[in-house]
Amino acid sequence: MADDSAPRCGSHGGDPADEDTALVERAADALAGVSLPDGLGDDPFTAGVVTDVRADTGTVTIAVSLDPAGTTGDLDPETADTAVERLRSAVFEVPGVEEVHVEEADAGDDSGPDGTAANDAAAGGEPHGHGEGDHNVHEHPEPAAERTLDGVDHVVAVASAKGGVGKTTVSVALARGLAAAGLDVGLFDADVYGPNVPELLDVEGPVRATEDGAAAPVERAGVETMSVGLLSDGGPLAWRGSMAHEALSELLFDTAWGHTVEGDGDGGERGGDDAALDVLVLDVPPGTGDIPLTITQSVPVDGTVLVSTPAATALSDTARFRDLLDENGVPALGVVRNMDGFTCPTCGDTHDLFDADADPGETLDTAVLASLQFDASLRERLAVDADGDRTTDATGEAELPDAARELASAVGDRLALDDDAPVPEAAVDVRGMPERPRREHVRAEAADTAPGGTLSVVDAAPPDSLLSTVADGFGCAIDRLDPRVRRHDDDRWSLTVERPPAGADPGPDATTADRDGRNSDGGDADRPEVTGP
Ligand SMILES: Nc1ncnc2c1ncn2[C@@H]1O[C@H](COP(=O)(O)OP(=O)(O)OP(=O)(O)O)[C@@H](O)[C@H]1O
Repeated sequence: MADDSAPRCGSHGGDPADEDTALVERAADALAGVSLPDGLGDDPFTAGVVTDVRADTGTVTIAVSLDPAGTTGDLDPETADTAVERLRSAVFEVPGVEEVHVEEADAGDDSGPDGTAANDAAAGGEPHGHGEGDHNVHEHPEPAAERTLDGVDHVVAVASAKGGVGKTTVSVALARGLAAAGLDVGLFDADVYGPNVPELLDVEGPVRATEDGAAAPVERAGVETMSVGLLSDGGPLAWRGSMAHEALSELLFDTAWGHTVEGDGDGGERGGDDAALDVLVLDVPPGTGDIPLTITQSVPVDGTVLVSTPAATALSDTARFRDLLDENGVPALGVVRNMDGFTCPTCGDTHDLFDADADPGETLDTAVLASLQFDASLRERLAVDADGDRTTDATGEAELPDAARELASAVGDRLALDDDAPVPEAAVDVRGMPERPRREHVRAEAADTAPGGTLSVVDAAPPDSLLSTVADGFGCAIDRLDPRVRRHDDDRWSLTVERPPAGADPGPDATTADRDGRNSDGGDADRPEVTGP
């Protein structure tokens, strides 16, 4: 527990209401129990990491100093993010807390109970609101939410709550899969902690300039690439907070997408299309901290592809991250299940590497876009070798893993890249219907669909959760279905499913779909079909 003499709780802006005071006390108790990463001390209060806690009608603000001993320069950014995330998560768990803000303790503020932190929303009586870049505020400027990326049609962020789960692998797989489908694709490696894209795509610094002085991306395997790794000259990157954000923004917005410079300095320019890129994939730094959130907010992101292993802890972290993105107006397109089993080359059996019962789609309440097994050759198959583009030439095309194409297809469908795709004929339109009648209608339509026939449903939002209702109406297990989800425009999404033929095995637990649209068999619920965009 915290030392009672420590500067643990402060009120701000006059006498707080009784419930605010009680909330501050509960939040402080939760914070006192947080175990900080090594090097930051044992107790957040006695270590001086938490300098102030305030509450305002359900919103708790924590003032944090990651330089309590004047040694921040030595603190690596991932540790800083981990510390902030632990503090924030602890407060989130406190009953009555609806929102948590983390702000940097003012350097000049030694923060006693009366400490006043910079950036204090309450000072103006104007608490930070959702979607304004405030959720995890520590040391970064206001996100430039209105900036657009010239010549870029769609932006997809690939993000993960934890490092090392395969985010870069998935970013490259997605970019390459989209390029293989004939789209103009860019890949921006914003992973300040581990910018590995250059290595995978055989891109080297320094960043070259176009005639206009903008940063020129390098094209590899049909993917235009730019990476913070190209700025580091091979040295470690230790950016954090505003420095990282500003440098990343500058590089991202100053990149001349569509104007590539080859390795030998010759320039090239994509012609023809109005837009230089159909899709820009952003490889976002891992974690739920400041940098990932700021990036996804300051760029007009169409949606996020979350990457998670099927481990239960990774899933719960990812679910929290998903909620955070949601609260900040960044929609999740779905999740990629990485390291999802391992097929033994000797016996041919597939083994689970993590808890067998955990299902990312179900835990995260979002669609599973693709699954990648653990495959030691995956990196090599996604990589581009020094001689150029070995996987898109005539013989190498097949080397690109199917999962890369599948992922690209699922993402393409959800971005409505094929804007000519018609809404399926005779689709059941459930837009605007209340939840219960909507499900009952879909269940009845499914029950009326002849075996071997096709049911299509149109909804105003991603209709993944209706799949269990369809399965219920068909009288089969979800994993017997091969659905396709497609976005047609902002408020029209379709779900198309074929009813298994008569006599087909209905599958295990065919009747376990519940009324919330989840199935309880732990199988491939809500998993969309993955075909070419
Ligand atoms: N499905 C897979 N099968 C085998 N190895 C994989 C798979 N996915 C990722 N890896 C390997 O795991 C390591 C980490 O992957 P990757 O760099 O993509 O993760 P990351 O989440 O981007 O990591 P970081 O947090 O460092 O940015 C790499 O060596 C990669 O080749």
